[in-house]
Amino acid sequence: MGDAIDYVHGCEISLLTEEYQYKILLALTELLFFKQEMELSLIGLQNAGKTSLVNVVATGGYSEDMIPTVGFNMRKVTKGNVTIKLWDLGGQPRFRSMWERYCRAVSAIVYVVDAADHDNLSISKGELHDLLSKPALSGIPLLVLGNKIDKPSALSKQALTDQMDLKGIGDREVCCFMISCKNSTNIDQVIDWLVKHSKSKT
Ligand SMILES: Nc1nc2c(ncn2[C@@H]2O[C@H](COP(=O)(O)OP(=O)(O)OP(=O)(O)O)[C@@H](O)[C@H]2O)c(=O)[nH]1
Ligand SMILES: [Mg+2]
Repeated sequence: MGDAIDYVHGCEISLLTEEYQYKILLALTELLFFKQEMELSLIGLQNAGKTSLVNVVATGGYSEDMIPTVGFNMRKVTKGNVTIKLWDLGGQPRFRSMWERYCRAVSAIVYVVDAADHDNLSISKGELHDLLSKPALSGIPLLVLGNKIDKPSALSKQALTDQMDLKGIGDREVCCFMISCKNSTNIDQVIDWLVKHSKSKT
């Protein structure tokens, strides 16, 4: 009787051990080689193209017919081994006070500018520098995207860098790309940059 119980227990233990061994191996492999996670916030004035960028990165889809974001949207996108949690924030004045809160825990801040909207560039610059002055956000890498370069009136990268005073930002890594969500121009560069910065802040 005693032998039979030992046998059953022995059998259970060895089965569990194998299952756990497999699970532990899988978890370690994922930890070492796969499944990095990052969280980032998309900021910028209304109509800059933040939600369009999320759509292009997530599905490749683009539409002229966009509804302004009310508050924020959260989307998860997987690129290779990296899962990106995107906070897509509303850019209208009434939503700007919540930008800081959604930037605190992120690996990177992505600031989208309509490079063809000359009238609003100084407001965009003011909002960017105001956001970056918050002590809680110091050191978080910044990616500035000049969007809508399919429009003939879009600024060059140099002009955008100057007008947004990007050289004046000294307390963090700053990168700038010129993109078009409409034509999917330079979207691969954006994804590469994001994946390279996917190490969690915490
Ligand atoms: N020509 C052109 N239009 C674009 C491009 N990207 C976005 N748009 C248009 O710009 C408008 C606003 O795009 P959204 O993505 O809704 O802008 P948003 O920054 O999310 O705006 P809010 O949610 O109000 O903050 C839409 O009509 C888009 O079709 C682009 O690369 N080129
Ligand atoms: Mg939006």
